[in-house]
Order: sequence, then structure tokens, then C-alpha cells
Amino acid sequence: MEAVVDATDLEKTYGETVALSGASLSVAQGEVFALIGPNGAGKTTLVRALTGTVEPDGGTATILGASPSAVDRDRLGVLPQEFSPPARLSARELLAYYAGLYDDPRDPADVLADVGLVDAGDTWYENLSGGQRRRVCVGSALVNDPDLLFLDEPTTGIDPAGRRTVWRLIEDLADAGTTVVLTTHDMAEAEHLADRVGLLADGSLVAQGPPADLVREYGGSSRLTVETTADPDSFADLEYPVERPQRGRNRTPEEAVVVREIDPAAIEGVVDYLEDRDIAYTGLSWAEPDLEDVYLSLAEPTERERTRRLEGGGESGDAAADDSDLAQAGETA
Ligand SMILES: Nc1ncnc2c1ncn2[C@@H]1O[C@H](COP(=O)(O)OP(=O)(O)OP(=O)(O)O)[C@@H](O)[C@H]1O
Repeated sequence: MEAVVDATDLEKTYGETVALSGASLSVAQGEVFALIGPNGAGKTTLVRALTGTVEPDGGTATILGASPSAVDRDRLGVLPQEFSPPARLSARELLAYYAGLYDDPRDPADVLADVGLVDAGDTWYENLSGGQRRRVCVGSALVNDPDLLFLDEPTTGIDPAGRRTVWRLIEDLADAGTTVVLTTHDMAEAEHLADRVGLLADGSLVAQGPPADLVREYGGSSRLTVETTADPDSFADLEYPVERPQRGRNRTPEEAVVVREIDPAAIEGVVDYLEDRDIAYTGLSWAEPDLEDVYLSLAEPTERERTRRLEGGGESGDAAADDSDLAQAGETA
């Protein structure tokens, strides 16, 4: 099938800062592709390069068979990371306004319902909560019923129920044939939504593939987390590898020891081991590896290297590009 998004070796530098360094990806029609990666990895720059608001220094990109700056804007939807619509229009008026920019938009009332905002539809944008504002922005990005939709951190600030609403919306769009490229820091979101995930680190896509494949390849082994203040050395006689929890991992207590490569059936043996040696613990939890493990094993080393380089060199760049440019890319009919 012909790729809807096709990029090869994209490069972009800002002064001394390398934002994109040979980024290549290809996204097929109806696919949901999630870009993940640390702050500053280049996700927004890649989205901008693919939507025609940043001119790459090198490489090539086509979307919907055209150059990003020449693509038919009726077929493209873009939600920038930061987007400030007129503050004194209600959610309903804003969606009607954005719908009016296109030849054949969706019914804005349907979009309002799809993003779960009927009750707050008559509230001015400036009086909506952060999560409600983000939902209006998501709605405005897809009001033209695009064939290709870019969503830069669509659910940031949205509560768990609202996030599910947006997830369902994205799933329905993809089922109907819309191609979706999104960025997220929420590994559960990437794992839930994406057919394929691309991990961007230091401007390059260091891994891409279906979440389950990435977990198999890079996620490492299962983890038994023992909440304890005991030293990992006191676990030395266990027949499994033992380590401190990975820095930055969600929901893993700081004071813990992680036992690797252990089957659930063998947990009882660990409990006996702890009790035989009077090692106090306050909890035990077992987990299969997930996308967060992939992220930590691939992005963390690159990130440490980048920080080391920046501390040695220093960062510079030109004035920050205005995200309203990006909004414009998706809005201008
Ligand atoms: N207009 C600009 N001028 C100067 N530097 C820029 C500009 N845009 C991006 N950068 C730099 O390029 C790098 C990549 O930024 P980018 O916004 O693409 O990262 P990101 O992965 O989207 O980060 P985040 O997760 O924080 O949104 C960063 O070091 C950033 O400071």
C-alpha cells in the first residue's frame, strides 16, 4: 500500500542544536503511528517538518503524495502542541468557525459531542478548564474530516475519562481510514492506540514497530518489585538477577529491589527467602515488561549522552517558531 507519510533522512538544526538527525519513517493509510521520546528529542520538529511549517535542512518528505507545503489543506488536520484559539468564543462557536474554513467539513455539533463537550458547549474558551480546552483543540483539528491527522500531545491535561473519549475518537477515525500520527509522553496511550510506535531520541528514530514487537525486542525481562529498604546485596543468594529500580519509571517506589527474569510461580520462593533472612518488605508486585521499559532502555542512554554533550558545549538556537503557524497549516482551507 502506498505510504501516506513518507520521510527519509530528515535533518534540522537550530544553531548548535540538532533537532532532527536523519529521521526516516513511513506511515500507511489508516495506521496510527505514535512518536515517543524524551523532551527535546525532536518530536514536534518532526511533526512540523511533516506538516510544512518547518523547512528541513536535508532529507525528503511527502504527505498524501505531495510536498508538505503543497498538500491540499482540506485533507490535512493538525493539532499543534500549543494552540491558542480566540478566547472569547464558546466551544460551539469555535468549532463552527474552524468548520467554516473548509469546503466540506463535518457537522461541528457532532464534533462537539465526539469530544464530550456538549454540556460546556456555550462556555467561552477562556473559561473552560485546561482539559476542556484541549478537547476543543482536538475537535478543531479534525473538524475538516481529514485523511491525515497530526496530533501533537493530544491528551495532555485531559482527565482519564476524557482521555478515553479522545482515544475512542482516534480509534474510530483510524477504523474509517484516517491516518493518524500523534506524539505522546503517555506510554499507555502509545501502547493502547498505536499500530506502530517510533521512538525518537536525539533527533533520530532509534526504533520503530508494533508496541508488542518493541517490548519483545527491547523490553527486557519480567520484574518482581520488592518494596524494601534492604540493600540489593542481601538478595545476592537468589538465583535471579537483582537491581535497583530504573530511575524515572512510573509507579515504582524509590525504595525497592527489582528481581528480574522470574516466573509468577517462583514468587513464593522469594517470599520464603525474605522471611528466612528476616528481610523486611512492605509490598511485592510482579509485571511483564511494557513500552515504558523499551523507552527507558533505549531513550535513557541517548538522553544521558545528550545531556553530557550539552553540559560540555551549550545550546543555542534561533527564535522559537510560533505554533500558530502550525495551527494555520491545518486550518487554512
Ligand atoms: N524554533 C526553534 N529554535 C531553536 N531551537 C529549537 C526550535 N524548535 C525546536 N528547537 C530545539 O530542537 C530540539 C527539539 O525540540 P522539539 O520541540 O522538536 O522536541 P520534542 O521532542 O517535541 O520535545 P517535547 O517532548 O518537550 O515537546 C530542542 O532542543 C529544542 O530546544
